[in-house]
Amino acid sequence: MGIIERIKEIEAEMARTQKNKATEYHLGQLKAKIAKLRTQLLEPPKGSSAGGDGFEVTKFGHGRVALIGFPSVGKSTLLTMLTGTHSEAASYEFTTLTCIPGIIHYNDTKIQLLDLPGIIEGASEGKGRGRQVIAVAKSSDLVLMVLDASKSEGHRQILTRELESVGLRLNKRPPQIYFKKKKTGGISFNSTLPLTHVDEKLCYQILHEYKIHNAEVLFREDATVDDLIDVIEGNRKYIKCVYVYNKIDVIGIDDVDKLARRPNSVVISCNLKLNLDRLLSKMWEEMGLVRVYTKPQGQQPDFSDPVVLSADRGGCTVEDFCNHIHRNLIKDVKYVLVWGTSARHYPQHCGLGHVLQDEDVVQIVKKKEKEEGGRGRFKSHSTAPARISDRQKKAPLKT
Ligand SMILES: Nc1nc2c(ncn2[C@@H]2O[C@H](COP(=O)(O)OP(=O)(O)OP(=O)(O)O)[C@@H](O)[C@H]2O)c(=O)[nH]1
Ligand SMILES: [K+]
Ligand SMILES: [Mg+2]
Repeated sequence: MGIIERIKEIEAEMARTQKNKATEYHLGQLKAKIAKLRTQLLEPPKGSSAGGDGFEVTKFGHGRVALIGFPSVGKSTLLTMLTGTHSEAASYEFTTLTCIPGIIHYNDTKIQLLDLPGIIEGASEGKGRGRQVIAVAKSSDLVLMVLDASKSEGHRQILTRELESVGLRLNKRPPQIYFKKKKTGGISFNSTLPLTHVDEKLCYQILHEYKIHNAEVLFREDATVDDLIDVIEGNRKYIKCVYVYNKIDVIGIDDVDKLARRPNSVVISCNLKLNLDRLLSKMWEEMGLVRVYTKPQGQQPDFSDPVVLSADRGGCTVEDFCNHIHRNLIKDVKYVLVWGTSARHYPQHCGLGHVLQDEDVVQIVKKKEKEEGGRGRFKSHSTAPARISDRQKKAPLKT
């Protein structure tokens, strides 16, 4: 029997089993069995070279965004509108057969946008090009789930399920469960709060299913069995997702209003060029990019050429900033001067651990160099506005 058939069989057994206290342990075990099989499903078949006929596209720019959706929802039309790169669009399904990259220029940053073939229910099990598409989604920093506003709301759930079954978690943070395998000592199970979904026995059973007999488990939130399995599997990918309802030109205003109020959702029309600005600003917000401008001593910063950092990827500390400029820079840095929202006064003397924020300005003071402006001299500037706005960018910064 193939892996997919075995998953189907266990799913059928779960559907047959009544949910109550007595069956709770058994159901938990079945969930773990399915999770293990799904992980097997993701491993490339023996003998095949990793990747192979995937849609590998070289990463480019400061972040990667993938367009995921059913066929003919308007993904290619959207790519063409936002990036200027032409991607064939047509009224028939599966017009796009591969991965087509474009670049969005926004806020002085470059964001790679990927158009992909449409996926269908069963994609995670290999239907259509689902597996390759999902692999690209996993390599992205943000997923734009493109939906046809005139079609069933069920599409959003089906797609979410497809992505979940291959280990993608949309708009979720990792469960607050500490888990560490040990060599000896048995299983230690603890929690910092009362648990309502998982008890010690259930946890033991799940670990047993994974043949783990020595481990430390600490629940820091009232997590579920699924959360515990995610932590044990350890290969989940937590990605932000914006739901993009396209084609609002063909539905009534009341329906548009309802969709627009859904969480993490943006309504657009490619045909009428409606709300594309809002989509871009939402995308930017969700990516959490942090632009930092370098200010050479005695000169104005170049506001058109930021160093771009990210809290989720690589971090936003002064150290991350320095490493971004040059990997050997860090050993020469004495401290830095910071202007912007992360600074308490202007400029603030900061160490390597200081966390920078979007649009901060940084001047690096090296160990041998002598800075122009001393700490005391700038205390009087503490009333300066908390953000380097466009207006301020035009005004000179001292030091
Ligand atoms: N009414 C309306 N039609 C649109 C809109 N955007 C795209 N379309 C149409 O929807 C159809 C499908 O568009 P595509 O861009 O090819 O869709 P896709 O999601 O890339 O499709 P596949 O590559 O086949 O998965 C085309 O006929 C487009 O003209 C829109 O905002 N409103
Ligand atoms: K199409
Ligand atoms: Mg397309």
